[in-house]
Amino acid sequence: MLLIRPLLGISFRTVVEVLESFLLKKKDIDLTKLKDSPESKAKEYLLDKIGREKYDLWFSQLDMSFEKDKLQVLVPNSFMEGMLRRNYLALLEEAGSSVSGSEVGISFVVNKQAQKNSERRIKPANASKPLKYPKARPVVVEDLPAGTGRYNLDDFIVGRKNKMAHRAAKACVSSGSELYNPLFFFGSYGLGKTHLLKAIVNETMRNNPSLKCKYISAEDFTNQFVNSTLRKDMNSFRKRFRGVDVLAIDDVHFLASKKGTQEEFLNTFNSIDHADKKIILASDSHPTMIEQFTESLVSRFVSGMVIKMEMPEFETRKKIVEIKASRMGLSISQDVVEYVAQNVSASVRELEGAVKKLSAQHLLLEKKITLSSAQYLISDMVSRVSSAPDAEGIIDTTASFFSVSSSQLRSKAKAKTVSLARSVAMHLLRENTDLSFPEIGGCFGGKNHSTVIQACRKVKKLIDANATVDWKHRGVKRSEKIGSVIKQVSDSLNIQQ
Ligand SMILES: Nc1ncnc2c1ncn2[C@@H]1O[C@H](COP(=O)(O)OP(=O)(O)OP(=O)(O)O)[C@@H](O)[C@H]1O
Repeated sequence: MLLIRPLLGISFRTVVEVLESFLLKKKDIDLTKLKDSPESKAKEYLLDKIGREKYDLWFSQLDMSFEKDKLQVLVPNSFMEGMLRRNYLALLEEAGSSVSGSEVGISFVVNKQAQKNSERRIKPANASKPLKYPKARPVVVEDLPAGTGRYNLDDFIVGRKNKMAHRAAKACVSSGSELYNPLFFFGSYGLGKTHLLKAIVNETMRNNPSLKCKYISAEDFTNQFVNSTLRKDMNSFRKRFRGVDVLAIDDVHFLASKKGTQEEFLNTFNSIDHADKKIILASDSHPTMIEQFTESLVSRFVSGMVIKMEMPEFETRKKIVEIKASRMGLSISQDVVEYVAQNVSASVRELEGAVKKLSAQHLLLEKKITLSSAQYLISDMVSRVSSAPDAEGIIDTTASFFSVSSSQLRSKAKAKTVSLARSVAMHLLRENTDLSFPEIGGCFGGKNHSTVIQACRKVKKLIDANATVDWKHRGVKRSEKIGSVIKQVSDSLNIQQ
C-alpha cells in the first residue's frame, strides 16, 4: 500500500482496477441484506449500477445515513475515502438523489473502529466472518455542496492574464455587487473555469453557511429537467433551483441545441435574478458565439460581467509548475520549470499533467528529474500548436458571431448583415494572416482584390471613428461598437490584440 499511495494521483484508475481485481478474487465478503430504508435503497441503486462484485468490494460493508440533503458515508480510513471520492463520488450523488428525489451532497465520515475492522477485513484468516462497521462518533466530516470538491480561490494561481477572472470571483464571494451578476467565464478547455465556479460556491458557503449554494453542470441540469418533466414533478425541480442564493452552472454551451431546457433555464435565471441572488456561469465560448442560444438568454448572459479565461503567460505558467510540483513533493530545478512552462502551453490541465508525469517518474525511480529526462518524459505533451488562426476558422467564427452562414459570406449576397460580417472577416484575415488581398478574395468565392481592399478600408475607418455598427441577429436588431465586435470575434479565435 505504501508503494501505491504516492502514485495515487497519477494512475489512480489503474491502481483501483488492480486492487479491485486482487480483492475480488477473495470470496471473503458477505452481502448486506437490502431492506426498505432510504439507505438500503441507495445501496440497491449502487448495486444496480456497478454490479455485484464491485458493490461487494466497495459498498456492502459501509454504513450510510441520510441527513437532510446529505448522504453520510461511514468509511474505515482516509484511503477508502480517497478511493470512493475519486471513483464513486458522482455515483454516490446519483444514488442519493435517486432516493431523495432531489440533489444531495455526500459527506464522508472516517470511523476509527471501522478502520480496525477494515485492516482485519483484507486478511484471509478473517475471510469467513462478514464484518459490519459499527456506528461510532465521526472524526472527520466533509461538508461542501455536492460535487464541488476542495477547490478554493487561494489555490488559483494568479498572473496577468487571469487576474481579472480571479478578482471577479473574489468580488462575487465577498460582495453583493451587481456588477458581477451574472458572472460569465468563457474560454478554452482546462483553463480554470470549473475551478473558479466551484471555489466561489465553496467559499460563499464557508463565509455564510446559512446560504443555499448550488454547483451543477448544464448537462445535469438538463437531465434533472427532463426527469422532472417525465415524472410530471416540475414543482420540486423549480423549488430546487429557484430557491438558491448562489447558482453556478458549468458548461452552459451544452444547452445550445436544447430549446426546452433553455426556456426553463431562462425562467430559473429570471427568478434568481429578480430575487437579487447570484448566478455564475461557464462556457467554452462567449455567450454571443454559442449557436442556437435564444436571444433572450444571450441578453441575460451578457447583462453582467463576461470574462475570458486565457492560458496564463510564461511567468505565471512557471509559478504554476513550481507550486504544483512542490505540492506533489517534487523538487525540480529552474531549467526544468522553464522547459515545462515554455513547452506545455495548451492548458493548465496539461501543465498539471506534465508535473504529475515528472512526479510519477521521480517516485518510481527515486531519481532527480534532469532537463533531459523532463524533455524525454513530456515530449508527447509539448504543444505543437501554430498560433496563427487559419482562414477557414476566421470565416466560420465571424459568420457564427453574426448568425449567418459561412457560405453566405462566400456568396454574392449583399444583405446588410452578410456584408458587414464579410468585411469584418476580411479585415481579420488581413490583420492576422499572411494572405495577400487577392488570396483573401479567393477565400470568399473569388472576390476581386479591390473588393477586399475596400472592405478592409471600411472597417479600418469604422475602428478609427470608434463607430457603432448595427445588424440583425436572428431577426433582432443589434448594435455594438465595431471595436467590441472585433474583440469578441478575436477572443473566440484566441487572437491576441
Ligand atoms: N490558475 C490556476 N491555478 C491553479 N490551478 C489551475 C489554474 N487554472 C486551472 N487550474 C487547474 O487546472 C485543472 C483544470 O481546470 P478546470 O477543470 O477548472 O478547467 P476548465 O476551464 O473548467 O476546463 P473544461 O472546460 O475542460 O471543463 C484543474 O485541476 C484546476 O484546478
